[in-house]
Order: sequence, then C-alpha cells, then structure tokens
Amino acid sequence: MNPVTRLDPSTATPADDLLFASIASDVRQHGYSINTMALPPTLAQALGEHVRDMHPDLFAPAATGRQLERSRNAFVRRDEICWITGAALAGREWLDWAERLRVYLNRELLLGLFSFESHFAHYAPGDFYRRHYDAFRGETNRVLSLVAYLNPGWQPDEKGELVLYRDGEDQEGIRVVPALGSVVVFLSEDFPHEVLPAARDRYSIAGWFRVNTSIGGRIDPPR
Ligand SMILES: O=C(O)CCC(=O)C(=O)O
Ligand SMILES: [Fe+2]
Repeated sequence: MNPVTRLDPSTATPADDLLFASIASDVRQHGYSINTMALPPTLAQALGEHVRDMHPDLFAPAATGRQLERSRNAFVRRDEICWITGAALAGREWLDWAERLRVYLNRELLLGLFSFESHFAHYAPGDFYRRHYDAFRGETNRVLSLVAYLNPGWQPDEKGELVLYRDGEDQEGIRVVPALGSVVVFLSEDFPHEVLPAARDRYSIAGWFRVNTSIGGRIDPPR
C-alpha cells in the first residue's frame, strides 16, 4: 500500500487561504458567507463519491429539539444523517480541511472556536428541514455553522435549495443551490434557515464549530 501524504492539518494551504480570507471577512461584516465552487475540487469529488457509496444502514433519522428534549420529529426534518468520524479517508480529509478553517477563523475573528463536529446528510426526494436555528442562546456550544454540498450537476428545477434568512423577521431569505463544492458559513444563533424539498437525492455535510464553555454546569454537552 502506498503511504498517504497528508497536509499538516493546522496550516492553510495557499488555495485555502483565498477562500478562508473571504469567509472571515464575510462573517465579520455580515455574519454569514456563501461561496460557490469553494471546496477544493478533489476533496468535493472524494466526499461526493464517498457519501453515495456509503451503505444506507449507516444513515439514521436525524433528531431535532433542544438539548434535553431530543426526538425524531418528521414534521420538522426528514433527512438521515451519519456523523463523520474520520475513519474513512474522505472524511479524514474533510475534518483536516475544517480544522484549517477553524485555526484560520480563530486567528482572524478571535471566536475561540474549540472543536468541530459534522455529519453527512441525505435528503431523499421530497425530504425537507423546516425553518430552524442551529443553536439557541445559552443552550448549546455551537457558534458557527458550516454546510458543504456534494451534488454534481444540480439543475435549477431540482429545487432543494437552502434558504438562509437574514434574521427572525426575514421571510424572503437567500437561496443557495446545493451544488457540488458550495460552502455556506453562518453564526448558528443568528440565522434561521431551511431546506426545501428536492426532486432528487440531495447530499450535504452540516457541521458546527463549538466553544468550550460549560453550560448549566455541564461541560461540553452531548450533541
Ligand atoms: O443541508 C443543508 O442545506 C442545511 C442542513 C441544516 O440546516 C442542518 O443540518 O442543520
Ligand atoms: Fe441547520
């Protein structure tokens, strides 16, 4: 077996640097950042192939709700998820990339991001995730949400957009097509968002950078 060469996960490469700089400046100015064809193409390709190859049994219905009241709520969300552990190479490379972004954002924005968790999500045709926040003030350690899309050749009539609302009042939102390589970052407590039903299988990664403060006496509460 050939040894696999991996980059030092803590240092941004020149290619990452441009993207990371624009994410940092968007988040500083607006609290969110939307980037098309942003993931390194080989990484996007590898993740897309990996997620489509994964055995369906690895995916489980996603839970909703606040920290202590988690339950499956099929009225709120219908997707199935699989947490990314880094056991497979594509997942490992994704976690390394997110780690470089974490280090970069901490340096630029002083957010004190401490850790990262993420899962693959599969939305079968018709699946959705209703308007929601990823974090509620004082209830979770999630500070910054990161979503990446893994769908080559997405057509406009296939729908399945992410709608990112600018605040609690916004009803119009900004629509993001879930096309391969697009990356969206936003402050988890500030931007409600939803996933519209799609006409074909829709694959994404949702992740969260977290801080390490204790909440209600519990340190680093469970997902
Ligand atoms: O897949 C997406 O577009 C976003 C998913 C999402 O909002 C979530 O998992 O919290
Ligand atoms: Fe979300």
